Amino acid sequence: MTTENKISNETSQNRLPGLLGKLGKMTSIRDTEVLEQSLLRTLGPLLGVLDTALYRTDDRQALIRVINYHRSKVVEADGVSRVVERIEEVTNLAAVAGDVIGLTDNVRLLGKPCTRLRGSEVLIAYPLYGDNEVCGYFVFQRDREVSPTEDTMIRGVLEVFSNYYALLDISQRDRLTGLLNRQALESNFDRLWTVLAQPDFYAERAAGRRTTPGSNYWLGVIDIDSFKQVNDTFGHMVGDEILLLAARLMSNAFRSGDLLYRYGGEEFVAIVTAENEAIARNIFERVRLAVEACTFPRVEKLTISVGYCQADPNILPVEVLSRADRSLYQAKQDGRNRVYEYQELVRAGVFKEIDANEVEFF
Ligand SMILES: Nc1nc2c(ncn2[C@@H]2O[C@H](COP(=O)(O)OP(=O)(O)OP(=O)(O)O)[C@@H](O)[C@H]2O)c(=O)[nH]1
Repeated sequence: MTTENKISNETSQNRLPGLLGKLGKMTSIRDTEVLEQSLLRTLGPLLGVLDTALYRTDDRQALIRVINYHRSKVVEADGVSRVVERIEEVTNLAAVAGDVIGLTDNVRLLGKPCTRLRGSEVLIAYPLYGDNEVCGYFVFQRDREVSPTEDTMIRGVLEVFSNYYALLDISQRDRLTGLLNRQALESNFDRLWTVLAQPDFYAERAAGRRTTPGSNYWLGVIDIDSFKQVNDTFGHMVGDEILLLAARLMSNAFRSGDLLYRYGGEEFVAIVTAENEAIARNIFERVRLAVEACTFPRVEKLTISVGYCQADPNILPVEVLSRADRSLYQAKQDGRNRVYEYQELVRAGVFKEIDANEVEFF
């Protein structure tokens, strides 16, 4: 054995107990988002880097979000130093660096880790797999390439992560449509609201000005119209097929970064980003029109109604849902196949603004 191999073997053996402990911690986590953060927390220190990032793609392999993890050492007034960490999730992808896009494209095409020079350092990206397809990238920057030992370690950790992520993901997915389920929405509300409340650093940098936290997010409740009739006329199995087709259609009509959940039965919840009310309306109208324009098997014509409102981080999620749901109810009352926005209905005097104490669960 060469001296170099011996040293790197010893180093990897020294790292083994720490690595196993971290993997143990990682797999005790029950939430897919926290698991992603934990992956970065595990690999960053093992590779001796302060910044790591996870790039996530959708099933069309388009980038949907980035999780950046940063560690720094802060020296307190009493001289004691401690490590501080910062995790930020970015959904506005306009500001993702061009060299990262180019590098991750290479990783996807070649199906293996790739590197690229960035100044005097090396930018390194590893593929993340889900269902045998690339579903994201682990990216970091360092002053040197990875050693064979480090390479084995990274691949091993990423494999454990992907397998465990897939298991967790199954429990957050609706079995019929494959969309995120109600449990996923409810368990993600806290995290989602924290993200909404943070100023979007990347959006601000791109816009060159401060943006209002949460002002870009809208929540819509979508319900298929007169679905009982579909079941009553064609049977439950046809009903299931129609639900699946409608879900696919809607999912394709939203943009890749938008979130669509099957909330229950023939009811869906979408969380979308849009700079203002007019853009949000366009998105929901586009989804409504996509369903209206489709000819479904047997049933032929189908429509949806939508109620939506701003996902204001200062308002409890349950109240935001309630506002969208009341708007949806009004759309149904007024004849279905329409999109209503909450504030618009308040302005029109259709109903008064919900008092926080009047919130109803639905
Ligand atoms: N096939 C099928 N039907 C479902 C599923 N979940 C809910 N449904 C049916 O969806 C129908 C919903 O009916 P209603 O709540 O009366 O509403 P609707 O007929 O859509 O009428 P509006 O909402 O007022 O337009 C019921 O018949 C449910 O049985 C499912 O997973 N598969």
